[in-house]
Amino acid sequence: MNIGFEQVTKLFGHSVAVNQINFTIQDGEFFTLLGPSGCGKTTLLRIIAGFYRQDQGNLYFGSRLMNEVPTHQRNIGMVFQNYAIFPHMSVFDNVAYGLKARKVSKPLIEKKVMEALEMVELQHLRDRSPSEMSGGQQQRIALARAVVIEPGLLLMDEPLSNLDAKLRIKMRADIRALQKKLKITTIYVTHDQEEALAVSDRIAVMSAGTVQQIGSPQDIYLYPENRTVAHFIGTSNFVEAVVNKYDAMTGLATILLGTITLKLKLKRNYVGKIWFSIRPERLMIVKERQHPQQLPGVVEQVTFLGGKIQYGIRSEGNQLFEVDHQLSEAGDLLEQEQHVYVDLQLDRAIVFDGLGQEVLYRA
Ligand SMILES: Nc1ncnc2c1ncn2[C@@H]1O[C@H](COP(=O)(O)OP(=O)(O)OP(=O)(O)O)[C@@H](O)[C@H]1O
Repeated sequence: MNIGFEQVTKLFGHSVAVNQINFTIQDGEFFTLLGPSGCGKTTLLRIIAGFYRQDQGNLYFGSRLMNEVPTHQRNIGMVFQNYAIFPHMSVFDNVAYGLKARKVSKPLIEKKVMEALEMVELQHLRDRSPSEMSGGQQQRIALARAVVIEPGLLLMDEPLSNLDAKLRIKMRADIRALQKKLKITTIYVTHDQEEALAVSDRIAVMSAGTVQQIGSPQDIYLYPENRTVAHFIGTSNFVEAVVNKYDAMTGLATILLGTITLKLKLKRNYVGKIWFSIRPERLMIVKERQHPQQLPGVVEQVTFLGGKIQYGIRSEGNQLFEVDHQLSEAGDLLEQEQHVYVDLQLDRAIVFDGLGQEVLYRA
């Protein structure tokens, strides 16, 4: 079932929580709303669930207009951050709850609940009390309870945020596998970009109540459409520079970056401030200067992160560059205070306009 938003706006008093949202989630898709705290993710999810009514615009499930349809008629399974399972009921009864409410026959309840518990690998704990179980297990109960009613849509709001890091990674893989198996349209809310990249078919990156970009994880990571997205997804170094001349014949811009001058072909005629966005794994550090476009700097931070080493390099122009080296390519470890050169590899960067709203160059 497709889920469609048409100019959806929700206000709380005078503040706009979500602003003129327009997009469609495809049938069977794992779709994630990603963005910083307060950007409107939960508000959008609550509008889909029917907990909030939007002030303007329309919500569709398939071709059906849902604006006036109450929550209990929307056929939605939900999993939230705080489990929301009933501590006084057994695991089985927790999962059976929605089926009992729908007056499903006893033998069918037994069959469906056991199938759902098998999916989350809890069948052997059916008679346990959830209060004796771990956070991960409790979240599995919540998941089984959400899917057992065979909902047309599954909504999840930060379902893993109460779990420890290792369990989060395992659970997110399990959730993804279950969703693929059931082919159920799923809308997932998180502020954790790595989690979003790992589980989603598509991601909507939100900021201040608006959708900044919608795309596959690869699209969002490799081709951010504006500075806000580039800033929020992964880590990027943003380096300020100025285009002081644009040659309309060749499309080549003359760019001043600190003490460096370089030429790049921009997408359009542009003069003024720009931003280079460069991923830490794209930067190189060299000990000897090989060409004039390598910025002198000093190693300010060295952080060992297992598979990679993260360096903070303070450049001559007093900018801090984050540079990642995989351990295999690291060669000699650099030391704090060491003098080095940062090779900006600018031809592999993205250039945004001064407002960060338009891509002027992309390799
Ligand atoms: N019930 C409410 N009353 C008033 N303002 C609200 C209410 N719920 C949300 N807001 C405001 O609307 C905006 C969007 O909030 P929302 O909870 O949707 O954001 P979010 O992206 O889900 O954030 P978080 O990750 O912190 O939950 C915020 O500015 C928030 O303060």
